Amino acid sequence: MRTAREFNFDGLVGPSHNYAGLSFGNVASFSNVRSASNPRQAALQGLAKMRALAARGFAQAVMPPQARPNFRLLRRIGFSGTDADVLARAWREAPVILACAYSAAPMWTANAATVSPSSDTQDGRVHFTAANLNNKLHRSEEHVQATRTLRAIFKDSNRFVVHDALPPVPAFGDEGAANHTRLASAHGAAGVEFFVYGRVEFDPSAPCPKKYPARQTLEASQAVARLHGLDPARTVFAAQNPDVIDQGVFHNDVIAVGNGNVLFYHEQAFFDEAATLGALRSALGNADTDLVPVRVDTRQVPVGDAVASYLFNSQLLTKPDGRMALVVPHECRENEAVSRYLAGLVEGGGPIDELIEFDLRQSMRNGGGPACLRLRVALTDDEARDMHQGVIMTETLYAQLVAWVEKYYRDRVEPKDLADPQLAIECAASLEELERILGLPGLYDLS
Ligand SMILES: NCCC[C@H](NC(=O)CCC(=O)O)C(=O)O
Repeated sequence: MRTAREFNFDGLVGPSHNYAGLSFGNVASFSNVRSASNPRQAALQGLAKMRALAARGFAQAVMPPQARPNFRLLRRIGFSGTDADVLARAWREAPVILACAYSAAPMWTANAATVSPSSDTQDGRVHFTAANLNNKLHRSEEHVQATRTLRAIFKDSNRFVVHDALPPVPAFGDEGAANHTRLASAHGAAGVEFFVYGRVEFDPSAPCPKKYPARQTLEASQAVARLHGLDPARTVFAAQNPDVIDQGVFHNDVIAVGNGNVLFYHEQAFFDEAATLGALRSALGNADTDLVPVRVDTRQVPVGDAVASYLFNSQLLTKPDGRMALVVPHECRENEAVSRYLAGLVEGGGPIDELIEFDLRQSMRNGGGPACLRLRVALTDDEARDMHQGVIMTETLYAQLVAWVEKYYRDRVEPKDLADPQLAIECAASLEELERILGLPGLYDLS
């Protein structure tokens, strides 16, 4: 077995972060619609998490934001003239679409792509498939820049391959790593890739939610597994419980998280818990390890509390001593049932013996917790050396990015501010400088 480390690529929150209520099925997004956001604070909260985890010795990198507003989208649907004309008319005639074009949702990099480390793939390269995110207009074009960004960071084609997003149709709804977990004895060992889907396009009898959309299909998960050359003996597909989707669990990472051979999950997470665990156990047998389930039952934490606190949208990180830390948002402490549960968890003698807590309120108010904000990429030392180094979080980069945020970001954005052409100018100027800071000239198509 080769040694590998898990890099967490956190999304740097972009300067247009706002609350537009664009995600039907995501309770937080809907409840905070049209409230004022603070992009500066949002970005600083995310950077503080990256810095703290890097300082603890975890491998940490940053994924740059995307260019906003998305003029390509606005022009394609008939808004024309100068940029200012486009914005003014979109604001008058289609303010919600303007908000889509301004969305800073690429901050949630768990949705940027699905990643398979080289120890799982047939050709021994690290595979990425950008997620098409086609369930929501405001996210449906993220894959264009996500592909470009991943190809800029993971350029060496002997080691890395970045696949284009799947066809952007409902049959292939793909939400990336938010519905994908990898279980293995160690980051560098052959592992089990675990895909959780919300619906099956071509099987009307398969479970599916009634109220809210299921964003991920089985067909999409299978396509990604094929593209990545995964071993079927170490790949598991499981249906999410449609009832929890209807309670606001729009991605599986709102109700389960895995790391190493530990699966931390709510008893209601899966359509068939016993069958899912059975499939994982036998696949893990093919990867020479045992499953360690950490199961939370409804009496301890009702699904509503899990959704409100984002208990499972936590990062589960292996520490140098082999024990695990759970990275949770402040909301977990504020929720009585969850904080009681967590106190027992770390005292309980199980694999998780530490909590690391962050204030991520700006992102949380749009339904994005610690796990949504990061894309996991397990890399061998050679692979880590061959990726672009300018995105690795260091004290120096942290200081540069904080200064950059303070220079360009507003501390308040309300819906009406999206009509201000100056905001678009500020966003573009900030990205020009960011390309220089990260050493990625040409990262954006700013023409
Ligand atoms: N993984 C967390 C994703 C959260 C994201 N929220 C949003 O897009 C809300 C945007 C808004 O409502 O302004 C989503 O639902 O896909």
